Amino acid sequence: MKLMLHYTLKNKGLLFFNFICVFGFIIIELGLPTLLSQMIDVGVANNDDAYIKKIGLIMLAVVVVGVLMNISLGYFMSRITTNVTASIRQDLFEKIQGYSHNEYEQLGVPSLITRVTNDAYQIMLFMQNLLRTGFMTPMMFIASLVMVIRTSASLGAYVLVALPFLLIGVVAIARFSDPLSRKQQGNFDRLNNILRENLSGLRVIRAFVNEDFEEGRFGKVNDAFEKSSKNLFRLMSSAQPGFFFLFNTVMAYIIWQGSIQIDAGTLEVGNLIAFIEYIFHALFSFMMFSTIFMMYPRAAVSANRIQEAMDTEPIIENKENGVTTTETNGYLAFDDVTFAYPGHAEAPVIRDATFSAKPGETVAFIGSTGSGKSTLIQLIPRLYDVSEGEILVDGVDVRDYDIAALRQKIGYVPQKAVLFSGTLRENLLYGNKDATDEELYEAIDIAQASDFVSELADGLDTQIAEGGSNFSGGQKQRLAIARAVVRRPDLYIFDDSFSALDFATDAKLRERIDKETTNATVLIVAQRVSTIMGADRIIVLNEGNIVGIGTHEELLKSSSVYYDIASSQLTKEELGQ
Ligand SMILES: Nc1ncnc2c1ncn2[C@@H]1O[C@H](COP(=O)(O)OP(=O)(O)OP(=O)(O)O)[C@@H](O)[C@H]1O
Repeated sequence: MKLMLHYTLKNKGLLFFNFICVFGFIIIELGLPTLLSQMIDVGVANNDDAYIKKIGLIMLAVVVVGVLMNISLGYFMSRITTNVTASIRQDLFEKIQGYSHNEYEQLGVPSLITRVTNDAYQIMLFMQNLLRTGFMTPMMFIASLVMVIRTSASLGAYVLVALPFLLIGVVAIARFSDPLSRKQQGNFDRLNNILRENLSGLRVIRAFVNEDFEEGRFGKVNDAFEKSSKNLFRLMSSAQPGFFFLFNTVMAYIIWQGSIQIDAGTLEVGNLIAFIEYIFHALFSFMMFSTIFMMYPRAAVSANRIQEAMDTEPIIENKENGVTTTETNGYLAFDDVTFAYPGHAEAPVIRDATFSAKPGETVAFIGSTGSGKSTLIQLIPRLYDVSEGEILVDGVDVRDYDIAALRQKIGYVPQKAVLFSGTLRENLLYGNKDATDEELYEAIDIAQASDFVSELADGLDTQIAEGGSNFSGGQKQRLAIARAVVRRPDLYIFDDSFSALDFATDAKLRERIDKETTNATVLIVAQRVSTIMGADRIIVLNEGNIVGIGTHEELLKSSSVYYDIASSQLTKEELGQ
């Protein structure tokens, strides 16, 4: 509720007009029966045609104003609800942008998607109901009740008898629907998770003919979602007939009692008609107000989930007034760095890593899978923070930098090349938004991507499909490398970025990068010894420990781990034996 209130109060002007429309609408709705009763008890009873005509015209004007009020109410209400949900979505999106990897893993990507989309939508539905029904019904109820008592206190007493039953029903439904709503949203998250995994892994699923298994997996979660939704809807829909039964019973009883009073001459016909209208408004308002309570638990669950995501603080914090400029560019030093993933403090993935690199140098990392290579280089742009020790970039601890300034120094090409939907130009400009087309083409050339880019009919304006699916794995890798080159960073980080390239392209690419990066530091993670043989320094990792540092030739002699890797990939001549 705090969340909804916070965002709703940002629309104070619209709220005021919303309130005015509600108020006007109530006066009109309750004014009409009063006019009708006047028409019958004065005009019809005295056969006064002129009076009947006059009241009729007034009623017509009141109806027109009522329609206008209703239309305006719809307008203000939808403006507020769309403003509120758009702001929630935008703020949540911005918050998520600031998350470090840890928070994405903690909350889960599918759950975050559901929070930004479906949870925000649930809030919109609730707000629509709240701003119309929630504002209108309490006022309408009280005003109708006053009119009821004023018109006939004895008949009004029957309404008061029915109210506690209605109240008990509303409270019971609110209580039962809360856990059901929670369950439904949780199942919706799981459904999203499976769907996302399935769609992104469609090729693998087909290649392994695993469609049936996937359908079963999806079916199970879908059934659970269906069951929880069914229970919730069943509860909601069973409430309505119950309310209507009570409603109609009270009405029938009042008409019966009213008829007796008319017969006895203690009540006029017009008054009974107006009375029935007031009762209708009072009970109907109460019933409609109960929908707020029914919808609230669902919206509250969604609001809590959004609030939780808003309150989640990234473990990587940007230092206030962090360093933005340095005297040198491209110097890197790891000083006794130990790192364990959050929540796994007992099992460090990197232990006591110490090494350095300077501009003009290429430093490579090799080791078996899972030895910690990707983890180690992710510590440099602060995707994670070290557990112990420090990482210095140009003599400054990475934690003392303004994060944007630190990352601006780095051209990071991740293991899995990521392209975004949009044009090729837009993708490359991620590296440097001010780069000219000439600079983009030069980066493409360095990344050995000219051959296929030159064949694209639309050149830099070529549309890239979602996830870059209209490019091959090797083409995507080269475009991701071109994007890093566009930045002309001080520090290049290639995380196994050449793995999808053939040997010849790999060699040409490294040769060009060597030439173009004489003033920059290049870090290369690779599985292929041939990719890193020429590096100035190779760092060998084994289960998170640095077990060898040296050139290819030195390591062949000094590191058995390196020798084993090299001898499994190179011929005897290449090994110099
Ligand atoms: N987000 C994470 N949370 C917990 N543990 C992780 C996480 N990411 C990686 N690990 C663990 O850290 C260790 C090192 O993984 P890392 O990806 O750094 O290895 P790598 O040497 O780059 O492997 P590869 O060559 O296969 O890419 C592995 O044991 C892995 O299971």
